[in-house]
Amino acid sequence: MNQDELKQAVAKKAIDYILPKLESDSIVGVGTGSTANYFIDYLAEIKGHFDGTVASSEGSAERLKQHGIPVYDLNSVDSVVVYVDGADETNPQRELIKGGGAALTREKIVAAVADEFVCIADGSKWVEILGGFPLPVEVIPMARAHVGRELLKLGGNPVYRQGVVTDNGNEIIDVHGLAITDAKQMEQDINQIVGVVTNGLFAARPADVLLLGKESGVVQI
Ligand SMILES: O=C(CO)[C@H](O)[C@H](O)COP(=O)(O)O
Repeated sequence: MNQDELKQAVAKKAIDYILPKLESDSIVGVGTGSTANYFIDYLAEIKGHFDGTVASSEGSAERLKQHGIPVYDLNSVDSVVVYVDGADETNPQRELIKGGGAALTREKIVAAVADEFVCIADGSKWVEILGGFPLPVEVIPMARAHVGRELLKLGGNPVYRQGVVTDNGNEIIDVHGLAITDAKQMEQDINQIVGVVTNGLFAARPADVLLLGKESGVVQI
């Protein structure tokens, strides 16, 4: 199986995983990226089994609406039964790096609200130590240079993601060269920098379940 087929396999497995948890009034949280897009397409096939969704990006909201799946404002829902999203890296503790698609802040918000966070990832995302994938940090535009200097002090090499504006109107700095042995501490340290909206480490709130796509099949971790 190639990487794309592994993404499809984990997306399909996520449907099998969430289906027994859904009720007619359930709200499903939906992530962003190519793996999440496959999940959206499969979600369309079980449309009658839940009420609607909240989306972690304008792009995902658009795709959901194209399938005729209702998309609600997060402020208008009382609860989110499950959030399903991809990742750029995951370690064995299900701590993640996310934000390759620049949607990290909304992803973190929906994950925080959800009763359960199911991460779907192909095997290439599995690492022992996070940081091989540059860590995305969403910043308020006027603070970009300041945040960059502070990230240098933390040992990273910050690179401005040119031409990208997040759904929140902010910018992204990708931090290269971090070997993240204490993800919770690093997540906290970066979020303390004035001008940072949030960073792509999901360690304070890791995934509850990881569906990892391997050649031998999808494993649940
Ligand atoms: O965090 C994300 C978007 O901000 C995505 O989940 C992450 O980039 C993985 O993307 P893909 O499923 O395309 O490999």
